Amino acid sequence: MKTLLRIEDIQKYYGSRSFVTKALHQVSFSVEEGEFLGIMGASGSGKTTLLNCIATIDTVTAGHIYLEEEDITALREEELAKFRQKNLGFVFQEFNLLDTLTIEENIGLAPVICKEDPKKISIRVKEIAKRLGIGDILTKFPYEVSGGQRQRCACARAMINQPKLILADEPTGALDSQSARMLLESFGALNRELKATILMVTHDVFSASYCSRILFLRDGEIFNEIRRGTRERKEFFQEILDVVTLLGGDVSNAQ
Ligand SMILES: Nc1ncnc2c1ncn2[C@@H]1O[C@H](COP(=O)(O)OP(=O)(O)OP(=O)(O)O)[C@@H](O)[C@H]1O
Repeated sequence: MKTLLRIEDIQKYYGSRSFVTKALHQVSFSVEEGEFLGIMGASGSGKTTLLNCIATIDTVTAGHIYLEEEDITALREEELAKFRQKNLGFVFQEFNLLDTLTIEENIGLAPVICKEDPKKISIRVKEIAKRLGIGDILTKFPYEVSGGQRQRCACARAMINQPKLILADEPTGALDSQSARMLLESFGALNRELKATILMVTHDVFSASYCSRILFLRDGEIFNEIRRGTRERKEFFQEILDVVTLLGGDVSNAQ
């Protein structure tokens, strides 16, 4: 397997000399192409900071982050938007859909902005929407569909340009358990069938049990790492729950 993302000894400090918060301290790991990696840890352990540094939304204090061979910590301000557009897809807890556009227009927004062929965009939108089970709501507006459908729309929008890496921050946080399950199954399918590489931050043991590997952060450092391997999801769930309990809880854990 090919390494897609390499995090080398990154540190992230906030504040000034008199009051410094060490949000990340000497964090190193790699993500292989096609992996579905979960990041877990208690509140304040550095999960969002880590995701934001990979997303180039925030900058590291020291260390390097490589996507393939490109050092993204060395990108200049004016190169960042293009880099994100070409390489990354985002799914956040809030769906961030535009209410004045239909579901179809929301999913196809990025390629439309890039002036790609509308016919090709339409085919791609329909294909990805069908895969995510939202093919029949494309003409509706975000306020006319459920939270789960909105989140799958956000997921389709993140996938439309076939990004190298999908970054998801608590994507199931605002969903009921049935919608969360459907979203996670969609993520799993995108991961298996389209070989999408996904990095997901979550508090939720159930969500994490869909991942192929979990990294646990504690006080800005990697504390543990576990892999699902060939095990059933429920068995993996139990192991994640054990580590989370060791870390001191702070999770929801419906099975
Ligand atoms: N902009 C900022 N300025 C100062 N400190 C910050 C800032 N952002 C985060 N921190 C601090 O960095 C540490 C890590 O925060 P981070 O948001 O990454 O944690 P988290 O694991 O994502 O937490 P949660 O699960 O509650 O979202 C915390 O101590 C937090 O208070």
